[in-house]
Amino acid sequence: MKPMKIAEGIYQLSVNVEDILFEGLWEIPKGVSLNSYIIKGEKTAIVDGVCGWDGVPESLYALLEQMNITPESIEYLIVNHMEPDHSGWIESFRKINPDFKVVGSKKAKMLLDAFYGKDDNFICVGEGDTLDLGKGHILNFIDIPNVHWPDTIGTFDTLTGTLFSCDAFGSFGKIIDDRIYVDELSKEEQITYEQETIRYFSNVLAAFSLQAKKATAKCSELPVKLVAPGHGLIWRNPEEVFKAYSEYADCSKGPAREEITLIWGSMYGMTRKAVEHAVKVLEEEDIVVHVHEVPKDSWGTVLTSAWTSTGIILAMPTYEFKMFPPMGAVLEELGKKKVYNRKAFRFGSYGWSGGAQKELDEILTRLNMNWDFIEPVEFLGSPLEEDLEKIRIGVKELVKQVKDKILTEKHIG
Ligand SMILES: Cc1cc2nc3c(=O)[nH]c(=O)nc-3n(C[C@H](O)[C@H](O)[C@H](O)COP(=O)(O)O)c2cc1C
Repeated sequence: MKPMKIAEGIYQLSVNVEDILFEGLWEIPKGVSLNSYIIKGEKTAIVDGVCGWDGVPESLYALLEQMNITPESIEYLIVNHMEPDHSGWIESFRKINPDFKVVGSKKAKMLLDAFYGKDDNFICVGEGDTLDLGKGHILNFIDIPNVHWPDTIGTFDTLTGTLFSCDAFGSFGKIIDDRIYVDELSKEEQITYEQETIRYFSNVLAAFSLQAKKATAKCSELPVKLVAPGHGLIWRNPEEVFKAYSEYADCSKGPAREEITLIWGSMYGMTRKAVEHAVKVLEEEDIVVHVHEVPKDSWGTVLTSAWTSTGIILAMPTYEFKMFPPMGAVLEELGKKKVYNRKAFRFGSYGWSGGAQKELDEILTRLNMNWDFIEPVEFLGSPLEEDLEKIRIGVKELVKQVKDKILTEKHIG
């Protein structure tokens, strides 16, 4: 990547990261970009730094060099939040330039001291505060807490209408061929990119949907021309990303889209037979379907599909009086990420006593998931014709319920 001018006096410096688990947890098959931004007034500021590992700070210094900016000449580092994927390079940067001032929220100061040692070169900002860099670049700060850390602020350059939004309005997916704007992607690429944005939202921000919704409403009221997030591409049509983020936030409480996610696991193929049957029934229906096998498909991938699905099918056998363990693990994660109010259907095989239902009920209740289930279908060993027929009826009923829910709650409600 090379430095890219995005507005008068504003440059994006991006470093792609691949082959890591984001937050040490989420797979990112299409990588992720860590975006920093330089604002050049009479004084120079850098917004949203980078992580401290894998040579990433060095890549950032190389980009600065290409711009003929020495790290020593940077006066302010604006940390919209202190998560180490943006702040990890502070230690390295301090060694080169001991004098720069960190600009962030009160909570960011606490985290700065805790992560990298006590640092008094700090300017505390919050809602309504401004920082004048000269040449017209007056920065306004807005509080958007918990999108996604509690210390999060947004930085708005009043001269150019650029909103530096940090994790808000971000996405997974690395930057390819220096194309840094969403509208530079082909239609097909935009569809793939939206999936990456949903993956990012559901994996990283889902638990903070309420706060993301509030932040989106707040940012929509600013005269924003460019949305420049800490990850992913820049939006030259801010209303598009505001609309998208508002929809993703709403998916938490449902209804989401006219989609069904079928999550299944099977040890010896008995439940698998019923799954294959259910998939055939779904294929006859006019509805988008995502099918994921656990534990082969990661939590993050399942969550991405479940996030936008109004209907969920769970298919798994009983294992030691409980659910097949990877199903239990995935469900816990869906609950913690607040995948609420879904229409659902479950079926699966057992050998002697069953028991999957008990654990399923316990998880749903404990995590307040409020999923509305059709009568489950459990079968001893291999599914019989009559079991398959019950599954066919259950799947069709779920499709109907999903469509009805969207019609009544989304379009009319
Ligand atoms: C390790 C293990 C534990 C099991 N525990 C139970 C159990 O507690 N209750 C039960 O009814 N069946 C139990 N079973 C039997 C399975 O549920 C049964 O074989 C089922 O048909 C497996 O379906 P699958 O081929 O889709 O994995 C267990 C099987 C295994 C391998």
